[in-house]
Amino acid sequence: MSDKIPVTVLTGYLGAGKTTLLNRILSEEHGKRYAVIVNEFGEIGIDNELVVGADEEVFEMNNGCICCTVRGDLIRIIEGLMKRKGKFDAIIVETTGLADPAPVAQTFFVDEEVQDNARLDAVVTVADAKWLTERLKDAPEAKNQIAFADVILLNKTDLVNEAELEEVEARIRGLNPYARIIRTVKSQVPLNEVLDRGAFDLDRILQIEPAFLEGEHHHEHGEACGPDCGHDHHDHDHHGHDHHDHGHGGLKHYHDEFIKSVAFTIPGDVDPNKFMPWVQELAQREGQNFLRWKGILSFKNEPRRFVFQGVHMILDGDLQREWKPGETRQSKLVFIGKELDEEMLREGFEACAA
Ligand SMILES: Nc1nc2c(ncn2[C@@H]2O[C@H](COP(=O)(O)OP(=O)(O)OP(=O)(O)O)[C@@H](O)[C@H]2O)c(=O)[nH]1
Repeated sequence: MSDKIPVTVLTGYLGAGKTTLLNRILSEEHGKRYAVIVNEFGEIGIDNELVVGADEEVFEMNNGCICCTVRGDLIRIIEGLMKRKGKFDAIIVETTGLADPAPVAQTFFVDEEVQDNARLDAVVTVADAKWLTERLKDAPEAKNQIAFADVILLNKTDLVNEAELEEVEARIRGLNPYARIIRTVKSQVPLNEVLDRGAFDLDRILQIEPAFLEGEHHHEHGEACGPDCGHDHHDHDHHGHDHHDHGHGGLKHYHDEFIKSVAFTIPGDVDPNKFMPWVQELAQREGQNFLRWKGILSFKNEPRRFVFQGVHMILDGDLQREWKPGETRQSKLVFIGKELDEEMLREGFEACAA
């Protein structure tokens, strides 16, 4: 057991603060080496570029739905990592905000080679104190992420008052009385609270989901699967999901057919004097529909990359590292949400070109 590599599964709904936590883990002085596996929703990869200082150790699982690629990509990446044993001390898997953590956790119990070499240390869920209550009503993934957690960071406590915090905490407790809840701002937590916990409790999970160890993973949905998943793909331009449940023991796995992602790239610079007013106006007008929007932008005459972040109408952004020599300066923007008007967004973004 002791020489098995601990794996932390980091989950939480779109924009909750997973990458913020991951960056905290990777930048803190702890003398440990982590291998990071990220799973993205959307065709233009941005998430792995937002992870700091971990260039060679970030492995990307593309194409959305982790529950379909779980048998392929995740196992392949972990097996590859096992061949480099000794080079790192632990593995962190950051799932997309729309992933259900069950099949990810399952991988560590049903694949023999993975099971021999790695152990699931804990499922850590980051929850957005401001939006979680809403998402528990309309996003079943959010519910499963809470139900499966061993540790829950109740993040963004700066955006709500004490009464709201108690309300959201009570809702979390209603779904999961066992997890440790830690209130945080900017995912700031002592790392020993989230890493090397030995917290994953198989017995508890078997109570929620009796079929957990059976390895079968039947489900239906229309899109966002890995290349080898064999599902019907009817809408290749977007990553939307059908709203069906996956037969999977006690907990059901849903995907929301209305959520899709669109992404745009401008091959060059953007003018911040056009971009900033545009996103502010867009946030006011359409923010309700944008679960998550983010981008990496090349501003004219600016040597550093501007990283833009949005969760509904809350916007954030800062200049981060410099563009590297030889790196293509371009501007990318991704929207994940409902009722996205792709043409309007494309035209609006393209009008921001410098
Ligand atoms: N006000 C406030 N903002 C926060 C806090 N934590 C994170 N944020 C901001 O919320 C936005 C989303 O944070 P991320 O860490 O990228 O969230 P994520 O869960 O990785 O998002 P996805 O990968 O898109 O699902 C960023 O703009 C963060 O700066 C917090 O405690 N308070």
